[in-house]
Amino acid sequence: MSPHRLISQDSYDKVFLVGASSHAKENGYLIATDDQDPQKAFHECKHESPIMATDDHLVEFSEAMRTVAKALRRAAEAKAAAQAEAAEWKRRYEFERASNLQYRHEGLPSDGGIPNSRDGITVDTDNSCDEITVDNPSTEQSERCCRKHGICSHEILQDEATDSSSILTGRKVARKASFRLSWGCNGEKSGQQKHEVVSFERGDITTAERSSKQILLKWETQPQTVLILTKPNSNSVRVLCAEMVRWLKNNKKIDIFVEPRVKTELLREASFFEFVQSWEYDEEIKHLHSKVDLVVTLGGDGTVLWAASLFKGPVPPLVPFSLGSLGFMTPFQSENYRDCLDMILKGPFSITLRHRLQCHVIREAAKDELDTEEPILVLNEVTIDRGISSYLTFLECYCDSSFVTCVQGDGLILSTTSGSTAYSLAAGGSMVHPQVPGILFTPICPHSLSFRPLIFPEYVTLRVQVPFNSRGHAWASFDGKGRKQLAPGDALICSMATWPVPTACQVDSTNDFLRSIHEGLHWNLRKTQSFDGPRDS
Ligand SMILES: NC(=O)c1ccc[n+]([C@@H]2O[C@H](COP(=O)([O-])OP(=O)(O)OC[C@H]3O[C@@H](n4cnc5c(N)ncnc54)[C@H](O)[C@@H]3O)[C@@H](O)[C@H]2O)c1
Ligand SMILES: Nc1ncnc2c1ncn2[C@@H]1O[C@H](COP(=O)(O)OP(=O)(O)OP(=O)(O)O)[C@@H](O)[C@H]1O
Repeated sequence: MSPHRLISQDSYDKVFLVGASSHAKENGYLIATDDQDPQKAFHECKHESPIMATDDHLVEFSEAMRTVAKALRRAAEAKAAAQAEAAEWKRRYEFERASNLQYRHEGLPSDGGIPNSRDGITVDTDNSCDEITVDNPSTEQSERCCRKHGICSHEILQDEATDSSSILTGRKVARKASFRLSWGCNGEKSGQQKHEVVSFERGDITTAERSSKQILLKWETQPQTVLILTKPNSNSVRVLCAEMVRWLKNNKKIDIFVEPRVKTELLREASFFEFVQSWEYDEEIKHLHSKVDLVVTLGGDGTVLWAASLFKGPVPPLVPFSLGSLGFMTPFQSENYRDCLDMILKGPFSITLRHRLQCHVIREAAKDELDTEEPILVLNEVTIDRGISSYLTFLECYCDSSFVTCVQGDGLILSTTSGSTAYSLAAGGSMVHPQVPGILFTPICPHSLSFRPLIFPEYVTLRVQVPFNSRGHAWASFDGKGRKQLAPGDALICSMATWPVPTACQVDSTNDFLRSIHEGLHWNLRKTQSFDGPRDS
């Protein structure tokens, strides 16, 4: 049957639905076939004897429309679920392929997960451990397998038939039922591929390892190349950059990379800077991670975000100097740059592995699974908001295959824990230590009395869909940049990225975080209550 259009029009404040021999009729409604002009068809019909419609027709019509809308929504959901699954499998495949390649070329990194800086730092997004203890004969095999599957195995304690202390004391102890807790590998359903991650002894559950510890970076070979990234249009930054380049070359024999704009600025200043390297085409940025040992940023948090955005894969360790106003992620003071760089170049130093989110926009109009846009990595957050539209955003949200909620308000923020102190904080989200692996789900001005922000574990895939019955379009922006319009039917899929941003700490992850929230945000600042006054006797 050829496609057709429904005709309806208010006439003298009444709706007339016309039965006409020259027009196809379906469910009592007049249908204009595609080869007819609907306007013309309507006028033709108007001149035929009209039959006054009853309210029943309207009810029937709206029910039919509702059924159609429901069916469309179901189809879109099924499609988006399939796309989400495909994206997730693609991500896992790429991760596994990258790790396999790494083993083949270099063997296992000797420091328990931190390969040398030339390859950047990869983190096991499911559960990263910096030490592994496996007391069983297949240690090597198990370790390799765990790394391959992104899950670390832990010491598995034998379930002993008799309690050694009871043998000593001669007491008889009732034997508790034994059990084993395990995590699946890459969604494997069969028990064969499962790894024990929680040890048990006499029925008491204990975790031998927790996912994140303070990580130290220790150079095994001397760093030789530094990339300096600077905030544009700042005189103080320009002056410091020139001074730092000179110092690094003369005192540390370091090779320097800068952005083309900065190279031009340096050359304008003196021909001494001829040795500084840069790039001509954006394509070359893809290979930067394999050329530089360290990235130095001179600016504020925006410059750290900018630096992270240049690396779509592995990121070399980043040393952020503060030349902005807030500097939440920039713990190093520019006045002390010599001492700081001395300390960093010598090592070891603490790093914070700042997790990133990988975002995929999936268009309703995409022809197939492969027809997706390039993924975008964010260090702070991806925001889906109403942009210039004056309507409420209407967003359907799913976590893996479970429905989470519909957001009706100004929008939604999916944030990393590093981003928890940025836009998400302003929208009422909790502040989370950057080393906690999780995804924050924070609504922006929800028009509901009971919408509290959520924090999801790091292994989930979130999907935010603009439903077909949304009144307006939505807009996605990535770390506050690069807006993309999302039409009804489009979806954004978001999961934890494989490549974190390793940032050098002044002291350590926790100390730096607490100092930032105290000094940067004046967290919980209150005058201390005086001692004199009523008190418990
Ligand atoms: N209402 C808001 O608070 C709001 C609105 C839009 C964007 N933002 C944030 O701005 C970020 C982009 O930063 P920009 O510098 O390019 O834009 P910008 O110049 O507009 O600066 C935004 C402010 O956010 C601060 N900031 C950025 N990342 C932070 C973090 N992780 N923790 C604490 N503070 C942080 C910056 O220091 C700066 O003061 C976005 O990722 C978003 O988080 C916040
Ligand atoms: N190398 C760069 N090239 C292009 N844009 C950059 C670069 N570095 C920073 N930016 C952009 O410049 C803007 C301001 O940078 P940044 O936030 O570092 O400085 P600031 O605003 O002075 O600091 P603060 O955010 O602490 O007040 C940001 O939006 C950032 O994305």
